[in-house]
Amino acid sequence: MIYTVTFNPSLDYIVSVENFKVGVINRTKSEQILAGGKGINVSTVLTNLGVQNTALGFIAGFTGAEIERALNAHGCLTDFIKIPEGMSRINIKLRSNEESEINGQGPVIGDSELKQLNEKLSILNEDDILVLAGSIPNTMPDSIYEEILEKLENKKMKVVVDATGDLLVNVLKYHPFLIKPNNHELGEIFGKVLKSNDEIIKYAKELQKMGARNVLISMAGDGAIFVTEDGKTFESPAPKGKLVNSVGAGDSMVAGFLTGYLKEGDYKFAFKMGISAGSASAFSEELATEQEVQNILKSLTF
Ligand SMILES: Nc1ncnc2c1ncn2[C@@H]1O[C@H](COP(=O)(O)OP(=O)(O)O)[C@@H](O)[C@H]1O
Ligand SMILES: O=P(O)(O)OC[C@H]1O[C@](O)(COP(=O)(O)O)[C@@H](O)[C@@H]1O
Repeated sequence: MIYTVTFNPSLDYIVSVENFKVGVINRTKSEQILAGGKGINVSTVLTNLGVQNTALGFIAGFTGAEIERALNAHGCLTDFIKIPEGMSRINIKLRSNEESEINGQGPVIGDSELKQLNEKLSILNEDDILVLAGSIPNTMPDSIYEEILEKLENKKMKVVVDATGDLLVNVLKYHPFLIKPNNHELGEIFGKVLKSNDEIIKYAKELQKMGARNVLISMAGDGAIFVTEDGKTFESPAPKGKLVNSVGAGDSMVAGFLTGYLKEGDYKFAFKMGISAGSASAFSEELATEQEVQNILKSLTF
């Protein structure tokens, strides 16, 4: 079973505004409210691709209740821990001439709620895959993913981490099966702006030296690079298509990769599925469906 953990789920309020202007009243052209947060998006796309999984994490208030309801209505299995105070965040995704985002902080997660998560995770074993994805509320230390993995160290399950900065760097010593920073996040870790594929590959390999097994670097409209644990490197431009909504493209890529890996046990196929799912989500209003992913997969020429 795949378990995703989202410390900070969200309702994503995705609004399109023509020629958005600061300091005046703008009116929306279209608007949507979708359950989001990185692990939750991974769960949604895994479900779309027919891969059974359970979404874990913390929810609070009426926004949290709506996140759970929407996921269950979509057919996702959930086992959230309810925080008695505060509310899950609403993240604003503004689509105009440029895409802008405002991501909230999220409710305070207490020690007893964290203990409940650790109890749920203690039943996982080597046949399971654990996906830790997204930011943590700013009331928590950057060592939290590391502390979770320390407790699970002897379980030998595959771990996927999609996080930024120290939250990611701190877990590398536990040898995550897959990490998926984007090119900007990779550069930020090393205090550099990475300008070429060669530079990106060089620093992806640095993360492997620090402990990561497989490193998938997403580059939005520029495609992706994948450096495998067995020393291979795959590079792919992004499939051609019209960008509709890139929210969740990175999470879709993780879900596509895992689906491909579970299906064929082959890294190249997993990479192709990752690219296809990422772009399928970028080319549609909501997250990728199986048919959309298959259509792009068929068009890939490598
Ligand atoms: N504009 C786009 N055109 C085509 N594919 C895209 C586009 N944006 C994202 N994708 C696909 O989704 C993947 C993940 O997107 P990216 O924006 O890099 O992730 P993140 O949201 O984690 O930063 C990319 O590697 C690519 O395959
Ligand atoms: O936890 P973070 O880093 O604040 O990100 C949360 C946001 O990221 C998303 O999961 C989308 O992520 P990606 O576009 O990187 O795939 C949104 O659904 C959510 O609002």
